[in-house]
This record gives sequence, C-alpha cells and structure tokens, in this order.
Amino acid sequence: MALRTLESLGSLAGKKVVVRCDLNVPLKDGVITDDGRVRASLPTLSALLEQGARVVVISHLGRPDGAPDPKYSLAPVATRLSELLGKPVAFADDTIGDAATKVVDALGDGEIAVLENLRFNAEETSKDDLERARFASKLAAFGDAFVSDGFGVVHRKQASVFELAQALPSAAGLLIAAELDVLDRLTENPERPYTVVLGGSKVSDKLGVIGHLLPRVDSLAIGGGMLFTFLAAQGHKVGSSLLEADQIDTVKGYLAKAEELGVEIVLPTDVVVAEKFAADAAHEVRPIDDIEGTPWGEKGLGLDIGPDTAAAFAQKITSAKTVFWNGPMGVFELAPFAAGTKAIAQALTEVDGLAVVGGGDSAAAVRALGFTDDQFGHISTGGGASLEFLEGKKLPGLEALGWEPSA
Ligand SMILES: Nc1ncnc2c1ncn2[C@@H]1O[C@H](COP(=O)(O)OP(=O)(O)O)[C@@H](O)[C@H]1O
Ligand SMILES: O=C(OP(=O)(O)O)[C@H](O)COP(=O)(O)O
Repeated sequence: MALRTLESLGSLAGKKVVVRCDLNVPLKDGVITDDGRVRASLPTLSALLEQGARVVVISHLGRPDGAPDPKYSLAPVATRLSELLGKPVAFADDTIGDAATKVVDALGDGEIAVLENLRFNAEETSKDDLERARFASKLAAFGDAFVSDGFGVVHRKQASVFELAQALPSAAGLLIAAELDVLDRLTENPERPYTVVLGGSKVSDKLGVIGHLLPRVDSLAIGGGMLFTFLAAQGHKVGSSLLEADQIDTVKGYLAKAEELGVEIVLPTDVVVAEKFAADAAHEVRPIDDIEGTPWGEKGLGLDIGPDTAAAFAQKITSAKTVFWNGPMGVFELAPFAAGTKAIAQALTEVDGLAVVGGGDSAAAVRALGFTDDQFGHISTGGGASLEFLEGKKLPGLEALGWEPSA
C-alpha cells in the first residue's frame, strides 16, 4: 500500500488537526542554534492553516526522562515557529493536561498551538503497548484528524508516531512525502559506487544498522563516536573515547561480513585526541595505534578524525556517484574538533552524483560550518530514520500511514 497523503483527509477547514512534527532542534543556553527542523515543518503547517484548519502541533525535544524538565521545553521552538509563520502561536505548558485542553479549545479557524514536549510523559516512549495506546487516545481527543510529519522520528514505535496514527483518520504530511521521494532514489538502483559515511554519538542505535547496510553499499566509512568501537575491535587502545565495549564482538562480525561481501569498510588511520571535553582543551593528532601516547595517556579523548583520515574519506566520497552521510565526524560544536566534519561536508558538495546529508546534528553541523542547503542533493531531517529506511526496514511511523518498503 502507498503512503496516505494529505489530500486523502479531504477538506480540513474548521477541523482540529493534530500534527506530529520533529522539532527536536539543537539548543544552547535555551537558544536554538539551528532551526532547520522548524523550517522543514512549515510547508505542511502553512498548507493546513491556509485551509482554515485548527492546528495542534506536537513534538519531542531531546531525551528527557519521562517527566517535565525545563531544559527540554518546546517554548523557544513555539516562539521561533511564530516568527517563521509570521503569526501568533499559542503554547501550552503541558501535553495532555488542563493547559493543553484550554489552548486547543481556544483555537479558531486558521490558528495554531504547540503543546509541551511529548517526552515529558513516560507513556510516549513506553515499551508497554497499552500505555502508549492510552496516551495516544488522550492526544487523539485534541483532533478530528492526524497528520504525521516528523520524519526524524518515524523509526520510533512511540505513541505519537505509531498508535496516534491509528486512533484518528491519518495521513503523512508534505515533509515525510518529500523525504521519501529522495530516499527512494537511494534504495532503488543507486548509481554506483555507493558510499555511506557514518559518525555521530548515537552509537548503539546506529551500529545495529551496519549489518543491514553492508549488502547494499560499495563502501562504508566510519568516523565520529562509533569509530572507537571499530578501533577497539581491531585491538587498539582508545583511551577514554566513546566506546561501546559490549558491541566489540558485533563489530568484529561486521568486519568479517564486509570482507566476505567485498565491501570496503574505511576506518580512520589517525584521530585528534584531547585532554578534556572542552573548546580550550590541549589536543594532538595521533595515529590509531598510539591513541594513548599523549601526555594524558588513557584519559585522552578522541574527539575528531585526523587530517589523513579526513583526506582518505574525502577521496572515497568524491569518487562515488551516490553518497549518504549521517553523523558528525567529531565534536564539531567545539572549534578545534570541527575540521573532520568540515572536510567531509566539503567532499559531499563535490560529488558528481547524488549526495545526501541526514540527521538533526549533521544538518546543523553543515550549516554551522558555513555550507548552504543548496550545495547538497538533499539534507534529510532524520539521521536514524533515514538509515533505517535505507536498510529497507518497515518503519512503524510509515507503516501506520499505509507505506510498505518495496520488495
Ligand atoms: N568522537 C566523538 N565523541 C563524542 N561525541 C561525538 C564524537 N563525534 C561526534 N560526536 C557528537 O555526535 C553528535 C551528533 O550525533 P547524532 O545525534 O548521532 O547525529 P545526527 O543528529 O546527525 O543523527 C554531535 O553532537 C557531536 O558532538
Ligand atoms: O534527532 C533525531 O534523530 P537523529 O539524531 O537520528 O537525526 C530525532 O529527533 C529522533 O530523536 P531520538 O533519536 O531521541 O528518538
């Protein structure tokens, strides 16, 4: 079955429409450092408002512990949304309580509200189907219809993504439709060579994807936080760098499988090791077999790929015809550790073919490092979601909207 689109919901004038966006933006001291995901939500929200719908926006932000935490409030996002839409956006400081009910009841035709962070409620991400269904039915009470447009979260079986789509007449928004159009080009006969570059810090989430990606690609380059689990699997010491020790055997399995399939796994040859996690930290470039050979020994932290690695990755990328990149190569938010990410972003802009960047932080990184969206074939709002899509997996948030992967 194909994805249900907005049109399938008919006229939404005067109707209350709950819209699941992914407004999980990076924040520093309460200030949004990249509003890409808010901007990406605008086409659907504007289309609904123009029709005269009463729009109730729901989203998560970060990974709070299932309880309110001011650090993860969506209030700054509601303010930014109001600036971008050029109209008032009401904000409810709870998700399903009295404040939310009051704000939703007060909406007139063509008006919009944002409810507080879904993940302030433990039921949103509960492993218990019934708990999620109960939470979804409370959210469903706010709408006559549901539009799912948070592409970055479609790989999560969470109440507002999966159960809510079944509790109301539902369809995909314009962002999800646009994302799938591009990602389909990466799954259906991608032009070869096809290279995937992985990094970032959600190591345990993303390591699992590699086994399924291997048969689909020609080469896979590994940077960011996950590179240290690969180096450890090769027997290297990695100091105090990010390491998933319990995944070392799995990674050994990937290395063996890649060899069997004739897929190249491109691993770093050098890394930037720092004394501490700070912008002013002392740091040195070290070969991978001597990461602990700094004055900080086993306390040293690998925070970026080194220059030789960046050059080798860039060469692999520019000689490919199809490239997908998710996850910064290093802690790009701290200037001394941004060079690897910048080199990889630059290489993607030089690809003679289709180059796609995916992920909230990866998209934020390329913009923060001075690149513009039009320099890439596509910037996807979802990192984990795109990767699981590229695996050919059934994604709960898409399945609930009628979509199935092509065989
Ligand atoms: N070597 C590293 N050690 C610790 N964190 C890292 C390292 N390399 C990259 N990161 C961090 O990874 C984060 C982004 O990871 P992730 O959320 O997986 O990416 P995306 O949102 O693009 O999918 C960034 O905040 C960056 O600082
Ligand atoms: O930032 C996100 O994903 P991404 O880092 O894979 O791009 C999404 O908002 C999903 O967040 P989650 O990984 O906490 O479920």
